[in-house]
Amino acid sequence: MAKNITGDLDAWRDLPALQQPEWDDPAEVRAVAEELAKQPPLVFAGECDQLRERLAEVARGEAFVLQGGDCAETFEGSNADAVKNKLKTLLQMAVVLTYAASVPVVKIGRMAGQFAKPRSKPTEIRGGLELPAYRGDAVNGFAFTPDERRNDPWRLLKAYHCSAVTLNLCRAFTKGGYADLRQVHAWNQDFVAGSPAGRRYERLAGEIDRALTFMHACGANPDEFHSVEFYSSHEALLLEYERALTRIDSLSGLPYDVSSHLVWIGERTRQLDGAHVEFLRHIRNPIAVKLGPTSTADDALALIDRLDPDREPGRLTFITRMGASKVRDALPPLIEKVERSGARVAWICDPMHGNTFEARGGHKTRRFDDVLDEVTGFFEVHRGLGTHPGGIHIEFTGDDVTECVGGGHPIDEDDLHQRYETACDPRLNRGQSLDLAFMVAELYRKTH
Ligand SMILES: O=C[C@H](O)[C@H](O)COP(=O)(O)O
Ligand SMILES: C=C(OP(=O)(O)O)C(=O)O
Repeated sequence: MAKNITGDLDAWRDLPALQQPEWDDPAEVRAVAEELAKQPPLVFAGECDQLRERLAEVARGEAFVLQGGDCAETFEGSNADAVKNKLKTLLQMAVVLTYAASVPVVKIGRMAGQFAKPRSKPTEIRGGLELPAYRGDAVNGFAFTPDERRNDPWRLLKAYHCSAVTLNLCRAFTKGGYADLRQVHAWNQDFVAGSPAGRRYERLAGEIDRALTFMHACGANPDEFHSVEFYSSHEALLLEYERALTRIDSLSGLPYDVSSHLVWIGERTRQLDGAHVEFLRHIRNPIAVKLGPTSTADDALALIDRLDPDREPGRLTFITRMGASKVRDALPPLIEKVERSGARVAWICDPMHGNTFEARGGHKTRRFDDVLDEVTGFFEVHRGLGTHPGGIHIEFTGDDVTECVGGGHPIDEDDLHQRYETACDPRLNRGQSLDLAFMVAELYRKTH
């Protein structure tokens, strides 16, 4: 096993690396990397191995992934309330999926490391002033001033510390009793009255309560519901950062990127001969690659050869983001050819990134109906081919923002300005996320 994990962890340095920030002073970047290399790991090899096993269950059709969080985490957002709200929403969605679809759910936050963004354009122009694009808090600031938009490598260190804070909160919430299944009502308390999704959730929570009481009466140990497994993930975009946080595990002697349990390669950086694929092929973490509508089946097969030469279930996940109008045509040839090759990847649907458009008022947004349509198409394609729809990857927040239009408590294009708080792409708010979870659970039930 793991014959891919050999070779030079620095070979990527000789290859084209897209979407890397231009830093003013290479010596300063080296100093930051040295500092990062001295920091303790954020995650442990054994945890990454455990996630790989869970993803192998997904690849075998035995479990479902729920992966989500902010488009771009911010340093300011690394606080207890914001993290708790996100986690609470993720837990509620997971409960809906587990109970209503009767499937084990692998919970992966797009959290504790998602501080860097690839951008379509290197600069942004406002009122005649041109400044570097915002590339995530790990690189520069969001405010549109020359000072804030300057790329500052010391932000990488701050990204590490904010990841540590966030992950610490996630570990405390998921292991310390807050995620106890007997708290299903408590997660919903501030939400139940004002929202249709909250009321629907409350009914389901009542059923879970009765089921738990029944199981308790039958002699089941209630402590089994005390904590949940939670994993972190982010796009491995900034290679200096990921390299500095890659360590050799003392037990296996293999390199693990200890910045997150799972890291993924984005749609813009998945070139076969590029630096990102080269770097990630040498780490032992479970990894994922985003595949957009221009991906061919041969691209997918070549990525499998490069990143998962052992064909090890759980090693490689494809996150497809085709767009609602394309998914039904673009996805089948990929899945067919990959399945025919004998590879066992997990397939996850990202219904966000192929469905972005600019609203009347200039806000970047997504329609809830398009998001749902892409997920529906993803399930239809898998049902048609007899393969497993392995999960969803979404951008959401636990707050009641107005960034995506539609949903059960509808938001109109003219409402977007009310609470448009994202640092990059529009996220589903809490009600829209729960609505989606109920609908995905229904789709799952129909497929199985
Ligand atoms: O997820 C993020 C965005 O899709 C990506 O960063 C590109 O955004 P942009 O087109 O606004 O640059
Ligand atoms: C940029 C992203 O997506 P993609 O690589 O699919 O465009 C993202 O998930 O943040």
